[in-house]
Amino acid sequence: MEPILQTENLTIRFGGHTAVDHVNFTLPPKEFKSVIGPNGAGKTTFFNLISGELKPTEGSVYFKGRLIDSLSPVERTRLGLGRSFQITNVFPNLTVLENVRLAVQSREGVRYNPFRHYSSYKKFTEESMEILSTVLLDGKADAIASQISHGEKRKLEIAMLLALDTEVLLLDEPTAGMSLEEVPSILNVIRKIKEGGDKTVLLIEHKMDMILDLSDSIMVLFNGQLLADGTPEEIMQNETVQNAYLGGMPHEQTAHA
Ligand SMILES: Nc1ncnc2c1ncn2[C@@H]1O[C@H](COP(=O)(O)OP(=O)(O)OP(=O)(O)O)[C@@H](O)[C@H]1O
Repeated sequence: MEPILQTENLTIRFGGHTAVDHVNFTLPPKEFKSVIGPNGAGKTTFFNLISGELKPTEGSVYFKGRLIDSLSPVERTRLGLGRSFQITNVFPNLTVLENVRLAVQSREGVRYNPFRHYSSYKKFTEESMEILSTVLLDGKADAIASQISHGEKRKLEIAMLLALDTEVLLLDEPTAGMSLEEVPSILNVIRKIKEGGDKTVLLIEHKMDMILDLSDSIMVLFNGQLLADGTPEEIMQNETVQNAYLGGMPHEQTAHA
């Protein structure tokens, strides 16, 4: 099966420091892959290269076999490769539902027209409510976007990605900054997306229990290099990974070094 996402010798140097170092990776469609590695291993930089926020010093990114190195983050999102925090078009003064509906409409190329009959927007509203239900935010449909909690904002960002029909979701530490009470809910959202079966997900997380619960495969970055890539079982048993990284902290249930 042709990979939906692929990198070839992907490399970036900041001055003398190589943050991502010749990473060759492939992601089959509909796979759920997590990216782990100690602080500073290059995980977020790797995401920035895939999403187009950063340009590689060397190497390339392919989406569905197409070289996308010259595309901007917005162009990549439009193709179906989206990163959650990249969605900056959340209007703080509109409701949660209105935000998602605008994303659905923009995907369909329909601008708001006050003379259009209400019923023509009905299907957009229905689809938006379905998406809000997937991200467990249907109860907040009428809340003003700026007034929802941090955890709910992360869900709204995921909702916007779904509204844009994103095929590959890049989720960079979705639980970061969340209160303990909020974590199970976002975990449920991500699990629902996985169970939906039609999305490909690349997830950076430090919570090892969450990674083991969700992932079809795990890639390990260490000093910018791809140390290992395999099933959760293979990664947990991989001696190089254990020595380099996991070995020191078996009891803390965290992917932090
Ligand atoms: N714009 C930049 N300029 C210079 N150095 C950078 C830049 N961005 C990242 N780095 C460096 O690249 C390395 C990798 O950073 P990165 O944030 O990708 O790691 P990470 O694995 O995501 O870490 P964490 O788990 O702490 O989020 C670090 O040493 C970091 O200081």
